[in-house]
Amino acid sequence: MSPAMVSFPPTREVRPALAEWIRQQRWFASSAETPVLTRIGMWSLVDHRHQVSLETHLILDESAAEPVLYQVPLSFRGSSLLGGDRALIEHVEHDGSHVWVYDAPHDPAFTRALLSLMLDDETEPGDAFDDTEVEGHHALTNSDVRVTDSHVLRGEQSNTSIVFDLVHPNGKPAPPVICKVFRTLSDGPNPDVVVQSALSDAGSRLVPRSIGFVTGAWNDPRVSDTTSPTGIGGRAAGHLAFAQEFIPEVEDAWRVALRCAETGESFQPLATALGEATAQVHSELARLFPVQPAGQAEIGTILASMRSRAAQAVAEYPALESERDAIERVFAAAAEAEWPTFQRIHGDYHLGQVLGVPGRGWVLLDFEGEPLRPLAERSEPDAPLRDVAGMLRSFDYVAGTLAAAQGADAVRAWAHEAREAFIDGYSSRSGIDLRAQRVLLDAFELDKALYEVSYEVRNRPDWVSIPANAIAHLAHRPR
Ligand SMILES: Nc1ncnc2c1ncn2[C@@H]1O[C@H](COP(=O)(O)OP(=O)(O)O)[C@@H](O)[C@H]1O
Ligand SMILES: O=P(O)(O)O[C@H]1O[C@H](CO)[C@@H](O[C@H]2O[C@H](CO)[C@@H](O)[C@H](O)[C@H]2O)[C@H](O)[C@H]1O
Repeated sequence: MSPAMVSFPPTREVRPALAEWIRQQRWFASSAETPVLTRIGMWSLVDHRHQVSLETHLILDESAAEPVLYQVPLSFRGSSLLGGDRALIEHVEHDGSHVWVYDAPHDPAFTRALLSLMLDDETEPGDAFDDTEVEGHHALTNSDVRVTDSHVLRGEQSNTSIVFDLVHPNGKPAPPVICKVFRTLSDGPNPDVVVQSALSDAGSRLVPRSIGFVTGAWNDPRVSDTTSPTGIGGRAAGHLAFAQEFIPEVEDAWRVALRCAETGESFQPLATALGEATAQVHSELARLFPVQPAGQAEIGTILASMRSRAAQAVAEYPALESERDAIERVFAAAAEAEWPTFQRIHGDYHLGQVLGVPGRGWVLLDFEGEPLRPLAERSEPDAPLRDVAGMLRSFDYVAGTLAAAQGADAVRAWAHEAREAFIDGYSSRSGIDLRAQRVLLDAFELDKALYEVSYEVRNRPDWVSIPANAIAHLAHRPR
């Protein structure tokens, strides 16, 4: 280690300043006043200028019933990072030297090393302390580029995304790249990487091109270990980061839809095209991944999950108690319906997950699935109606957001028009008559609205009335 390299000794404890910082982050899921944090793993990157220690800590929070593992990239510097004040987590004197600790996605030493790990297919073996291994992989793209700048994307996100400006070796600008660092880790492949990369590698223009990804393996107390006497503390493996083509200066469909609803511009043709793009992606996914008939066991699993989400939503938002029976009637009707074939889907589909790209059309993002759903469940074949329902809920969110300013009737009419156009577009491209699947679609819409109640209670309590009003409507809709 050169004299300029600083860090702290590897311990299980999480320093108080870091714990407090973690508690304040958007991606930190627990609402507990005091997180219960333990460091269970750590992987390093090499700063080629040998000045910065780059450590990504794997930190388990046990403050909620289900422990959550967070990925926390940190950079340790012996002098302050120019322009890095807002990313500073801690500045202390340690063993006679000063240490500045930063949220590493804001530190160019980290971002460059992270991209190199992927583009150069590097491997970092696990160390003796906690044996976390990490490996970079590049996708089917030309990787001969150099980073000129990077910045963290701002906004309400579950993960942390870094945008890279790049040049070719001859100095000419190369297309920019966005790398998402997953903030929560679970054992198993992340559908965001697997599904989007499969579509991209098959040549689809309906998703951004995949550039590369990072995989890792770590010891995880949440994973069972059949060889250990206690049965806990097995080995976990999964995706840690995902890099893809960055499509700059475009709006997502949420912004486009909001603007149309506010100004009275028609969203109808765009909603039709969105329905068509959705059907196209579903058809490509059915070709690329296994499909399975909806058997009684699979249907039972989905209905059980819907009922458990309803119970969760009522527990978190007791005003829903009076709707319990009506909600159950919708699920009971779905149990009797005919279910279409299961396949891989988007999983958390809404207007914010789609970019409007001039000359290319709608481009779908973020195939990670719902962040509140266990990872293993998100990789199972599922009903494409779940995505259709997600998008229909999103039109209702546009209406709900604007109701106070525009009047409830006007925005309801806007959402109805968008909904019909989306269904028409989807049905015409897929050949599936969605209107004939009304009973099932109602159940998936209701299920999504119940998920949204939990999501809003935890993240945006001021918005909870949007899904709560929808539940009251969907549960009593004549059918
Ligand atoms: N390939 C991309 N090109 C342009 N913008 C992107 C791209 N990927 C993500 N974004 C932007 O980043 C936001 C968050 O990305 P997303 O994949 O939804 O992350 P998260 O999992 O953190 O929610 C998107 O809403 C979009 O605005
Ligand atoms: O984009 P994420 O994967 O983080 O998804 C989560 O956050 C979304 C909000 O940002 C949330 O979406 C809900 O709010 C949207 C408006 O902000 C609306 O368009 C969606 O229809 C609604 O579900 C999503 O549910 C959550 O998983």
